[in-house]
Amino acid sequence: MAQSYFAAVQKSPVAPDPVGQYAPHPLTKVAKVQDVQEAYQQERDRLVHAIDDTHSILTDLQKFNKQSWIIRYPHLAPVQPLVAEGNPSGHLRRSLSFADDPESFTDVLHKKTSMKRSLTLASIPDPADDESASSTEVADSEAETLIDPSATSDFHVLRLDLKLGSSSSASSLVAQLEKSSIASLLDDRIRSSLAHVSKLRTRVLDTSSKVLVTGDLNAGKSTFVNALLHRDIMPMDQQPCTTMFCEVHDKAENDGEEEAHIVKDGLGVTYDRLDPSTYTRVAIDDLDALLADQDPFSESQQQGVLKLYLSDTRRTGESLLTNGLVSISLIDAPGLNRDSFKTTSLFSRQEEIDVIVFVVSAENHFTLSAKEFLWNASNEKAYVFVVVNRFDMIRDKEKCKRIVLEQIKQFSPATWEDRDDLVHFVDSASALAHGLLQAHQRKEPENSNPVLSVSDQAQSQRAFQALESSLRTFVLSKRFKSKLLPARTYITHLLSDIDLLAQSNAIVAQSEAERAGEELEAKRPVLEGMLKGKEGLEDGLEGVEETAVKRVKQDAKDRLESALDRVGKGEVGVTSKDLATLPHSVTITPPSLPPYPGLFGIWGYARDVRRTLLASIDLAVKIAEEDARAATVDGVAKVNSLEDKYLSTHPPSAASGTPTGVRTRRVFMPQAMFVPRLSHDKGRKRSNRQRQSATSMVVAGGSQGLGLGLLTQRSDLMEVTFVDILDLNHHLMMRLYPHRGKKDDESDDEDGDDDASASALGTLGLGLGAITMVGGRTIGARGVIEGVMRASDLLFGSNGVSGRWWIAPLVGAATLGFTIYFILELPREIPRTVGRRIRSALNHPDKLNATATSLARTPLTTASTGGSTGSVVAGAGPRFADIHADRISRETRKVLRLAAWDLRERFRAAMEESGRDVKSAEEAEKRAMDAIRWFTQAAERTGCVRVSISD
Ligand SMILES: Nc1nc2c(ncn2[C@@H]2O[C@H](COP(=O)(O)OP(=O)(O)OP(=O)(O)O)[C@@H](O)[C@H]2O)c(=O)[nH]1
Repeated sequence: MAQSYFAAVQKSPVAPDPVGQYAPHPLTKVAKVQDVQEAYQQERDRLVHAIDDTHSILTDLQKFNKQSWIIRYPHLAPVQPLVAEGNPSGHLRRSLSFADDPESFTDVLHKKTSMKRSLTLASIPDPADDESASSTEVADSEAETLIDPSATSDFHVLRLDLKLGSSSSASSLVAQLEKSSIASLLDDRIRSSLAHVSKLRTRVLDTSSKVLVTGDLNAGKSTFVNALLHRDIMPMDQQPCTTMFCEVHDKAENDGEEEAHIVKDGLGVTYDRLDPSTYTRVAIDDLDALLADQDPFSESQQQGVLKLYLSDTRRTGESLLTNGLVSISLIDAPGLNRDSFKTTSLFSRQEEIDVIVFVVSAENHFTLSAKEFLWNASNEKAYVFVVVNRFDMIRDKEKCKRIVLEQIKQFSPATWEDRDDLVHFVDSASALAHGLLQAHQRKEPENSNPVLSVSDQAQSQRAFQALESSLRTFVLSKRFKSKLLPARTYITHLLSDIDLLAQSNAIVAQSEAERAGEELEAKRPVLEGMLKGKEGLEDGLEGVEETAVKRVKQDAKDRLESALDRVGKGEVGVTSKDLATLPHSVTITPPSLPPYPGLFGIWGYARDVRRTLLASIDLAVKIAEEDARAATVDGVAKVNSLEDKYLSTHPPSAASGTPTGVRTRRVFMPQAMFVPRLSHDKGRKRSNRQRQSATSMVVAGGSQGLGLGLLTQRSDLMEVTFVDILDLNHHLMMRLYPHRGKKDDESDDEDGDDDASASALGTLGLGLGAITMVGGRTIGARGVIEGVMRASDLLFGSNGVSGRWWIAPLVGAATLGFTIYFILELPREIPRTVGRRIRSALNHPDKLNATATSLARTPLTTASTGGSTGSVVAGAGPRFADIHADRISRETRKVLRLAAWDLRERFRAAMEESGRDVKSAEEAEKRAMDAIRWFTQAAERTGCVRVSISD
């Protein structure tokens, strides 16, 4: 609005001048000045608000870029001409890519107006085809031609010189730039832009305006300046007198003091009002004298600049120097003919000069140097304010006016276009005279114009007032053009850039939100499934362990008990059926009892039988271990199947959702089971070798590896005694108490803890005297005799002498009978006896107690050292089968527990990872949603600001 107003101000038709020599009625002009001032003020305030808002949006953008979202730098590829054709809505299909990923393109519809930019994905229906959408766009239908198909970048201010997509080498260079480095480049750009926005604000709010008054020598410049000031301050003379550049400022700029400062310029000193060493201070009253002393033709004095700080006698609203909106500094320059070079250079050097007022004498028109100056000035600044002075001296005013305007038309057409406002025919002397007090007029009566009548004077005054108004308007208009307009253009461009960043990043955020949403859709069920499956997995793992351990324990117990039963009956502990359960890789000959060597080899026979039976038990232990191994393999397979169920393929529909990065499962080596372990530090170093040797032994079927050495290597069990050959106690028991024979199998307590059996042993022991020596070995005859004696005491009492007479024949007969039986039954009886004794030894809780402890600790290695039966610990202990069943099942439990722990750990890690995945996807989604909101708001904010400063 303001801009158009300013344009209107400059172009407005002027009311016809009834006299034909002066500008329109000053009241019209005054009213116009007020309007212009108001409009200027409005425009300035609007712009300041827009600058503040833009600064705030840009600061937010910078913060958002740093803290929340790495802003991507977009590139819109040039429009494809064919697509762009026939698109009345102004939407153009363009290809959007980003600096950090120049190879990926997205088709977007782009529309840009001065107030708004819209960027939508091309996949979204084209607003041009959508009735409602096109109707909402009508407001912005002034589709701007800013979308230049040939433009290489849509950025104006925040442009990064990345040479996007311009050449293959440049794009490959850009491809190496990471998102973050581009964001940091953008951050630098934003920072410098923020600094510039702040500078713009200061510039827009800056009220100072410099008006350079120049013109031909003696044209009346000083008189004109004095007339503007309503003060007789500049020296005026018919001869050239102005030798210095006199800058007139309001005294407010000098702390309210009226003063003159002669600047020591040209000596490498820059004027600083606060530094008195840069100027010479002169009192205003002494100014006349000082200037009078100046030699107008002295070169050195022409170098000077005089700064005048004056008070304007008029009210603030009327003052030219300060009126609240602008504070004007008037610069009275020496005449052109004198120093045209310096004036020109001052004009071109001093950017801060907003307006040039060129004073020309109506009597002389334009001199050559004046034309030259105006030509240059109008080229650079377009408009020059021309004051045709001394108009009162012209008789044929119309003619003069025509000639002057004709000249202006030639060297400054722009000025001629706005001649009503920019070219003024005045009489400065009379204006000054009118402005000065009556006393001043009396003091200098020669300055009053004798030719003018009272009405002429009034007209002259009005013309000068009109000039003043025009000058003020012109100053504002120039300020608008020099300060407000560039600031507005910059802000508009900046907002457009922010808009582009916001809209393109909103598109990125949208696609990231969708991606995060898809990821969540895939990953949430994985996590939920795992959370739900956790208990199932726990139960499953416990079930697998318990079932397997229970089964292994029971199987081992059954197998070993049945082996012991067979051994107890004098048979080998394992059958060929049992051996069939061994893996194919293990080939073992089924053990068989040695052949009977005859009566004289019975001792060796008993030893061989004992070894064979013990070895068969060891083999049974090995088979039990093999069973357990197979059951453990089965258990581990079940654990693995639980993994498949709860971890690897869950949920089946989202196989890709299986968490990655979870460590791989441990490999179970069944052959490592039941291998003796060494102590920790040694074991670690040697475990591989140990395992290998154990494995090779198993494969070779060696007795060591198969565990056959366990019992057979125990010296206590391998020791053959006479009882192995003739177990009198057992036989007597069987005959005296046949019912105990069966019970014996169950209780294994035949070693005589019964009074009756002890008595029988004592009785039968009497016949053993003759066979105390068999195979050259003492078999404890002394112990037997002592037993017999004790037994007889028990049977008959120590005093029962009367009953002893019949003992001798009875014992003789019994001994004979037993001897015959002994010889005939030995081949069958020895295995039974030995087996029975072995079973008894292994199952006797008291005797095995010590062994049990050692077995439990190191099942295979204790064999060589062997627990002595002498170290019997009192109290009941577990049986052989129980000990091994415990040991074997414990090994199974260990393996399964480890496998379960391993699975649990992996499940936990997978769940944690899945949780992390879900969390990060949730965060990504939230971040993207926040970004969408933020960018949408930012685009709305920029839209509002752009509307606020648009025409
Ligand atoms: N009649 C008439 N005389 C004027 C007018 N303006 C200035 N004069 C006289 O013209 C003479 C020169 O005026 P100055 O103001 O000194 O001119 P100048 O352009 O400042 O002179 P230099 O700075 O020396 O170039 C003075 O005697 C003024 O009184 C005017 O409008 N009408």
